[in-house]
Amino acid sequence: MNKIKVGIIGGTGYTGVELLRLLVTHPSIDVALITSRAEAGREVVDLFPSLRGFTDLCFSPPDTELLTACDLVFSATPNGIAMTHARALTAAGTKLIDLAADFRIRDIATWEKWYGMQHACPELVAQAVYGLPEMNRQEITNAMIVANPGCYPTATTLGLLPLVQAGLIRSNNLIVDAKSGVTGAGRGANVASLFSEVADSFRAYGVAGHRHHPEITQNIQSVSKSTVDLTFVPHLVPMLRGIHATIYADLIDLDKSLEDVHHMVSSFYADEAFVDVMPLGSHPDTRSVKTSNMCRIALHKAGGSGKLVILSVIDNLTKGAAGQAVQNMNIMLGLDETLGLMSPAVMP
Ligand SMILES: NC(=O)C1=CN([C@@H]2O[C@H](COP(=O)(O)OP(=O)(O)OC[C@H]3O[C@@H](n4cnc5c(N)ncnc54)[C@H](OP(=O)(O)O)[C@@H]3O)[C@@H](O)[C@H]2O)C=CC1
Ligand SMILES: CC(=O)N[C@@H](CCC(=O)OP(=O)(O)O)C(=O)O
Repeated sequence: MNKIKVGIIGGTGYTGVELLRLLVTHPSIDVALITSRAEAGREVVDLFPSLRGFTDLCFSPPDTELLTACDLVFSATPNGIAMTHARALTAAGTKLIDLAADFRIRDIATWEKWYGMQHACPELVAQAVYGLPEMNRQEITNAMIVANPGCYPTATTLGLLPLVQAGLIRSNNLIVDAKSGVTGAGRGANVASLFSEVADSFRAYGVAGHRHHPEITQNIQSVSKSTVDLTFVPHLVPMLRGIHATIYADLIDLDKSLEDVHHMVSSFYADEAFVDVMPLGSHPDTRSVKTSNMCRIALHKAGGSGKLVILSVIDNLTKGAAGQAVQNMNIMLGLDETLGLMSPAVMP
């Protein structure tokens, strides 16, 4: 069988190497190209010995000619890079999955305000599909450009989606208290990510405004009948991988039992391979999803009140980035959606 040729722009970053880890054992994929400007010419296994025996690729520069020779390209680069390749790729018939945010926000002015730059191809934003399969599976099937969701928006949206869509909770007073491991900040050198800055302590950041706020709001608004008002506070915690979102929401019907809510959410996700609604009383650990593409969700009522508390955990590099990108790739290529993604979390 002819394998599908894929390329990765940004192969030295954490999401780039996570993509490669997942793709080197994927039965239908040949990773034909992996780019780095800083490491061009160097063997991938020289930088990442964990992949010895799985690849003989060297890093290449991100040349348009090399990229357009692929069937599909992942862009695992900082914001503002995928949009500079998008026209050439789509014109050549090459599909694009952007792990950054260039195609996530429908409103160009909102995107430009939060990302602090002018959009290079606003006309392609309208064609791009937001790549949360549990929300947009059908549209992803035919997409040329998929905007892979942010890590916090993935955990939060999966926690809220069935409840908002079914009209069980109020959309105008949602509170998302979320924690991320340090790999969420990328592999680039940065004082705030140093071991001695992060270990044995944790703190909130971006309280006044974080660029994932408009993304989460856009997602929830798309399934809500009323106006969404959401408070989102991210925190950096001293672990490598993982996102834990604790979401507080007001039940519309105060008499609705937790058992009924749990039954509804479990039924909504019953056919989803990568969402696990845990039994009542559960408190999911981030380690229960480490290196896996799973999102684990638990539902609680706080102290018997009308406040529903939703706990949602993912691995930021897998379901929060590279794993979800592979899931989207499988859907776009008409493959089994779970191919290459079915290994369980690493314990401990
Ligand atoms: N880390 C995470 O948990 C998540 C990350 N994301 C998003 O995914 C993207 C990648 O993240 P991450 O892997 O953490 O990032 P890193 O900072 O770890 O890596 C960035 C990669 O992009 C390459 N790169 C940088 N500038 C350019 C450029 N102008 N042209 C081509 N390549 C470039 C770098 O290589 P070189 O400079 O050598 O070319 C490097 O390989 C980001 O947009 C991030 O926001 C999304 C969800 C979760
Ligand atoms: C811990 C940490 O710093 N996390 C990053 C978010 C993760 C990310 O890479 O952002 P995108 O999902 O938008 O691509 C941050 O808060 O900026």
